Amino acid sequence: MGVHSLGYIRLATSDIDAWKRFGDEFVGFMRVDGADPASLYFRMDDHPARLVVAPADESSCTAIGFEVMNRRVLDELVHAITAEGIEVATGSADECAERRVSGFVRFADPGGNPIELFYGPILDHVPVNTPLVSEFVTGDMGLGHVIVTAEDVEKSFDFYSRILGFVERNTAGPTYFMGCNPRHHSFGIAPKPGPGRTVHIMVEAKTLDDVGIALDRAYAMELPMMHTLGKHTNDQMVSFYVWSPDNYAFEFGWDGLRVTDEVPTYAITEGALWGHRFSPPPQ
Ligand SMILES: Cc1ccc(O)c(O)c1CC[C@@H]1C(=O)CC[C@]2(C)C(=O)CC[C@@H]12
Ligand SMILES: [Fe+2]
Repeated sequence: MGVHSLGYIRLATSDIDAWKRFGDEFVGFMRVDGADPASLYFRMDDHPARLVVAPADESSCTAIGFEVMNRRVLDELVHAITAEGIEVATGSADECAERRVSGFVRFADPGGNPIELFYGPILDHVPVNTPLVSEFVTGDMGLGHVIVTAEDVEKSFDFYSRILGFVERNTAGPTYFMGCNPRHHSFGIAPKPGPGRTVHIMVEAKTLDDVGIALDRAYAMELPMMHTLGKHTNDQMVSFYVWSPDNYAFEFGWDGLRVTDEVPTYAITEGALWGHRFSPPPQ
């Protein structure tokens, strides 16, 4: 048994004020207090903060956290990852407390991306309150999706599919889109030279109006657009992407495909059915 869902993302940033504004006023997360008073903790649902942003000298993604079913599955995966020659470290009690999880481990994937596997999120029963967004679509499908880079995509894909249990949903040239639950893709790997890094993070809202109103907020805040409103060919999601403060793209979408019975993989030759016109990052 493999990964259940994308659980959380942890970022370090040299511009914590910009992330505060981005999370509060654009995305519409619910900001809550956490163990570190200097960090930003953003809730989307009853899980502990699904996005945590910590101040740092240099910006980076410090963890992509995948949830697994329970302690036993975590132990099995640690065994399998270690057998691949990858070093796995166990999170300390303090680190578990800060993440509000029952247990986690960390390692670098074959492309060099920082991955954590956790089980037992400690739920927050204070109802989530996101006045800017009717609801984020999470639950069994996790926080959304994340796309990372790897120098050797085939090697990373082999690791994610054979060891972590991801299912290949489709390819776009050399890029793999993979699922671990009904969400069409929770994870993707694109080839890029250099150490693995995060390319974009996607959150899904419940209604098309949520996307349209978020687009209005992006324009009002003069956020740099990466892809205009469009619809994907693979998961049929209607979305747009803005450049976040640290130039990860942030995709805000609606109505992504659910895969309830596995279907054969396929190759796409365009990313979008319509829209998604690209602009490079500012500077
Ligand atoms: C093509 C596509 C389908 C579904 C998605 O959710 C989705 O984000 C994409 C685009 C993925 C991705 C990107 O945004 C930046 C440029 C990328 C990394 C590529 O070079 C291939 C895939 C592209
Ligand atoms: Fe995406």
